[in-house]
Amino acid sequence: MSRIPKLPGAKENKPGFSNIRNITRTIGNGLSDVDKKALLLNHTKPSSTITSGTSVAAPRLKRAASANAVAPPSKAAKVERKPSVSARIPPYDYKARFNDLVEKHKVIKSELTSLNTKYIEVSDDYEKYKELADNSLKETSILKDKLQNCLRELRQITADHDSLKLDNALQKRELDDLHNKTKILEDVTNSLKIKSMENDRLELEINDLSRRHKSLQEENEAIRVLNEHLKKVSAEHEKLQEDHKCALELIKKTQTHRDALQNIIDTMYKDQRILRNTIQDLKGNIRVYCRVRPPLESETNKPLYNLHVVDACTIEIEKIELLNSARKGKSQHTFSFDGIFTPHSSQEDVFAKVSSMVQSALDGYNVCIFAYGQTGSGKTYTMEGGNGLAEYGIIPRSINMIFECMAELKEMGWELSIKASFLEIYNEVIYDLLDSSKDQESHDIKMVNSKGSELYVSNLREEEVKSSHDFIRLLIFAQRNRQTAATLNNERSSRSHSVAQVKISAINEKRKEKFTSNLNLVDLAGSESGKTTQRMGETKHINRSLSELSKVILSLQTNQSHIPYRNSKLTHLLMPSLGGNSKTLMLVNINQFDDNFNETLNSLRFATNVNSCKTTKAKKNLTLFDGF
Ligand SMILES: Nc1ncnc2c1ncn2[C@@H]1O[C@H](COP(=O)(O)OP(=O)(O)OP(=O)(O)O)[C@@H](O)[C@H]1O
Repeated sequence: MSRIPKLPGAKENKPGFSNIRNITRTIGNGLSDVDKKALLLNHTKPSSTITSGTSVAAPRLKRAASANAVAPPSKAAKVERKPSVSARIPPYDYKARFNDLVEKHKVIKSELTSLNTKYIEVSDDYEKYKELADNSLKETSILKDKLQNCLRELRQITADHDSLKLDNALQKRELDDLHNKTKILEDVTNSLKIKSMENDRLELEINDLSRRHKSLQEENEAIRVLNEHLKKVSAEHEKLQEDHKCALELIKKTQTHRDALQNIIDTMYKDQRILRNTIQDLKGNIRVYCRVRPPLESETNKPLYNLHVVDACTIEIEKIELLNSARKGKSQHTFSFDGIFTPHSSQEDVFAKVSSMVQSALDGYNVCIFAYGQTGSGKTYTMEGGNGLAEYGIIPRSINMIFECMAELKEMGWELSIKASFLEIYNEVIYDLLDSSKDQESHDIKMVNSKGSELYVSNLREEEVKSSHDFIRLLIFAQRNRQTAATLNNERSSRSHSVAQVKISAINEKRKEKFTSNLNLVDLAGSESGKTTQRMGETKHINRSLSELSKVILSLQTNQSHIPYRNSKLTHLLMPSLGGNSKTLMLVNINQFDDNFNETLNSLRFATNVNSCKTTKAKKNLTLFDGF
C-alpha cells in the first residue's frame, strides 16, 4: 500500500476519506458492532442524510471516475442508482435491509478493489509518463541549448563567410593585378632573353673575328716568311732550271747509252740462251744423274753392299756372294751417268745441277725431270723434299727459281704467267690431286691441236699461281690428297706415278715474241717387283709403264719413225717432254742396302739405257707474232 500515491488534495484528516477507509477495512474483515450500528444509523436516516453521507464519499468516486475516464460505469454508480430497489424493502425489515446493505457493501468492496488495481496501474503509468515528461523536458532543454549554440555558430559562420567573401573579392582583385604584372614581367623577360642571346651571338662573332684576326696576323707573318723563302727558292729554282737543262741533256745521252746497253743485254741474253742450250745439246737432251741415299738412323745396322764412287760420273757397286750360295764370288758392276750424288750430297747440290733444266723451261723448252728407283730409294725426298727450306726438293726449288727469274725477265720486257696442276697415275688411271672429291670425273689425255705437239688432260684442275707461296700451298694440298688416297689404298703412293705440271706462258710485247713451255716434275712409282696378289696387279701396271718409258726412250735413241708414246698413260702424258722438242732429266735413286742389291742393279741398268739415248736437237717453242 505504501507504493500507492496519494491523490492530490486527499488529506488523511478528512473525515469522509478516513471513514471510507475504515469502512473498507471493516468490510474486508467483517463488520464490527459499532460499524454495524453506524451503518444501521446511516441507513435509517432520511434519504437526505444518506445523500449527505454519500456526498462525503462522492469526491473519491469522482476521482476514481476521472482516473478511469474510459472505464465502463462502475458498480458504485449502479449502487447509487439502486435506492429504488431498497426502497422496495420495507423499512422494518432490517434483516432484508441489512442483507441488502451487505450486498451493496460487497459490490462496493469489489468496485473498490478494482479501483485500487486501476489506481495502481494508473499510478505506475503516471510515474512512467512523469519520468518520460521529465526526460523530455531535460532533452528539450538540452536541445534548446544546442539550438541556441548552433544559432550562435551559424551567426558567427555567416559573419565569417561574409568577411571571407569580402577578403576573397579583394584577393581576386589583387591576383588579377598580379597576373597583369606577371604578364608584363614575362614580356620583359622574353625580350631580355632575346637580347641576351643576341648578345651571346655577338660575343661569339667577336671571338671568332678576333681568332680570325689572330690567324690572319699569323698567316700574314707566315706569308712574309714565305715570301722571303720564295725569293730564296726562286733564286735556287733558276739555278736548278739551269741544272735541269744540263741534266736533261745528260739523260738524253744516257738514254741513248741505255738503249744501246739494253740492246747489248738482249743480244747477250739471246747469246747466253743459245750458249746454254748449245751446252745442253752437247750434254745431251736426255741427262741421267744417280743419287745414293744415306741410311737413316733406324737403318744403321742393315748390311750394305760395296759402293765406290770412281769419279764425278761413275760408280762401282759390288756384292760379295757367300761361298755356299748359288752365285758364289764377286758381283761387281760399273755405271756411268752425267753425274753422281753421293749420300753426302745436299738438296742444294742436286738442284745446282738440275737448275739448268728449269732455266731451259724459262727459255721456252719443254722439260721433264723424273725420279726413278725402287720404293724407299729417296725419289719423293729428291723431288718434293723434307721439312724446312734446306730440305726443299727439286719441285719447290724449281718454282722458287722461276719466280726469281720472273723479276729479271720482266725488266727485259717479258710478262710470265704460271699455271700448275697435280695428277697421279695409279693402275693406268689418272687422278686429279687438286680434286679432293671421292668420285672424280674420268681424265683422258687429249690433243690441243691436230699437230699433236700439245696435249692436255680432260677435267684436270689447272690453278694460276702468282707466287711460290701459292704453288707450295697447292703442292701441300696435292700431297695430302695423295696421302689420303694412299691410306685408303694401302701404300698407293709408292705404287703410283705422281706428276706436277708447271705451264709457263711468256710474252714480250716489245720484241713481239711469246712462248709456252711445260715443266713436268715426275715422282715415278717404285720399280721393284710386287709380292702379294694385289701388289702383283700394281706391279704389272708399273712395270708396263716403266718398260713403255724405256721403249719410248729407246725408239727416240734409234730415231724410229714410230715412237710408242700411247702405249701407257705415263709416256702418253710425257710425250711433249720426251720428244725431240724437249729436255729430259732422270734421277735414278738407289740405296746401299745389301738386300736391295738386285733392285739397285735393275734401276742402274734402266738408267744406263735412258742415258745412252740421244734425242735430236731440241727446238724452242718460240713464235713471232704481229700483235695482240
Ligand atoms: N738424300 C737423303 N737424305 C736423307 N734422307 C733421305 C734421303 N733420301 C731419302 N731419304 C729418306 O728416306 C726415306 C725414304 O725416302 P722416300 O720416301 O723419298 O723414298 P721413295 O723412293 O719416294 O719411296 P716411295 O716409292 O715409297 O715413295 C724417307 O724417310 C726420306 O726422308
